[in-house]
Amino acid sequence: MQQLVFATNNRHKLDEVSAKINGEIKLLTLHDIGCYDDIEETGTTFKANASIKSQHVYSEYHLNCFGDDSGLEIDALNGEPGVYSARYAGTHGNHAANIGKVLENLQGETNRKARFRTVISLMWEGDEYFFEGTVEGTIRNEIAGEGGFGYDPIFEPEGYDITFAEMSMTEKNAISHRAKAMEQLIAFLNKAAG
Ligand SMILES: O=P(O)(O)OP(=O)(O)OP(=O)(O)OC[C@H]1O[C@@H](n2cnc3c(O)ncnc32)[C@H](O)[C@@H]1O
Ligand SMILES: [Mg+2]
Repeated sequence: MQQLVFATNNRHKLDEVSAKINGEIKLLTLHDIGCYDDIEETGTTFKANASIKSQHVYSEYHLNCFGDDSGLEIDALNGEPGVYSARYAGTHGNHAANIGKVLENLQGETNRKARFRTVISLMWEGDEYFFEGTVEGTIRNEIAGEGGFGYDPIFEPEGYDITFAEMSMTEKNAISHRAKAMEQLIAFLNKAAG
């Protein structure tokens, strides 16, 4: 079975991706390979930051690996929070504060259009490949739901009347940005591995 490191420190991403991979590939975490580094995301695009994560693991450990950089793009906020999604309100990973800042910035705004975007960088046998996924939706006025992570409680995907946080992981994994990018990665690996 193919082994692949997922260069993330986000437990929720890992759970989503594990469920998606469904035993087809043996997924290793950063901790599995003894990596406790704080990989700094200094890029200004999802692609650059995804690359920083996978390149770090590849250059230090010489293992096949991938990293994902992702975030929420809100049209009325000129694409913010974008690459700064994890630290929009200042502290990295303070999801409640990040949501609070989005709702405040959107107060009175009628254009609620937004999308989640994921870019994956895969380092495979020494070469780099990119995969991308998006999901369109709207930003609610209030939070709803307990599931998921990050901005899920305020994001209602197009064609649904519930938020990502009100969906089961299986439901979110059928339509999400990350799931779409992962489906391409899995198809690539199925071909590459023969
Ligand atoms: O860098 P790693 O270690 O992978 O984990 P992270 O949480 O820092 O992840 P990112 O740098 O890619 O930042 C993405 C942020 O965008 C938001 N985000 C990304 N995907 C999301 C999703 O599926 N649902 C809700 N919010 C999401 C959330 O705030 C994340 O913290
Ligand atoms: Mg990050």
